[in-house]
Amino acid sequence: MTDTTTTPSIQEYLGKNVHLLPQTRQLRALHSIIRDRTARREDIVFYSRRIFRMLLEAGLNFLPFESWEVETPVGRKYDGLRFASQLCGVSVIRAGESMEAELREICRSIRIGKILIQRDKVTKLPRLYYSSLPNDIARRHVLLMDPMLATGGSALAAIQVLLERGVPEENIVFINLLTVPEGITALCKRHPKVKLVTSSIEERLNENAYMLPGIGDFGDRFFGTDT
Ligand SMILES: O=P(O)(O)OC[C@H]1O[C@H](OP(=O)(O)OP(=O)(O)O)[C@H](O)[C@@H]1O
Ligand SMILES: O=c1cc[nH]c(=O)[nH]1
Ligand SMILES: [Mg+2]
Repeated sequence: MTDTTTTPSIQEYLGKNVHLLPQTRQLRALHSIIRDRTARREDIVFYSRRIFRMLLEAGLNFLPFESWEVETPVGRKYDGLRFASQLCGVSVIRAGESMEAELREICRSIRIGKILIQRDKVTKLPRLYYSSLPNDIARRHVLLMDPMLATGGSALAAIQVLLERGVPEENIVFINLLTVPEGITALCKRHPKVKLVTSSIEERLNENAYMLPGIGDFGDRFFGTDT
């Protein structure tokens, strides 16, 4: 977790474009498990999924609500709210798919679109290979899912696909596990109406465009393709 007071460019986005989960001791303990290079894959999966649930619940808070009054069992009115928009999830294949199970746990019968983008291992540039999205996605709010936001290249490419399908920028909530100032700046400068929900802002990228202290290659570690 970077000292955000020393990166003024990030400061301006915090609490507006960027929603950082409360940095609780429990969250730090979960991060300690999944970042540990000796962690077993079953632990990486189990504890990452606990953080995904926290991120998704926080992300739902950025969707529209409308007043909805109900009557309680003791005959009193409760001045409540209910979701006021159609929703879909969109995972950035491969690592984004790691969030789909929790999304289905929280939002029953949700539609999930897919965008396959691969970050070139050498140039680190994103390559768009494929997308499969609900036909009416332009009418939906989108929970875009990718656990890693590093240079921002993949996220910008994925958002471009959504914009070209008519999704308003302000309807996109990006659900993310780990990011860095570089990724936040790239995202928020180009798409200031997109909301980013993340669990940690790392210090910076290394020369190989991996985050520091980071988590390594999340997709490989979560899906077990690192050996
Ligand atoms: O912000 P960026 O610099 O684009 O890096 C972030 C992207 O890099 C990884 O994808 P990658 O294609 O490397 O592998 P994956 O199959 O594990 O998703 C990760 O899953 C993000 O999608
Ligand atoms: O640190 C990083 C950066 C990009 N992708 C990852 O999986 N990890
Ligand atoms: Mg990826």
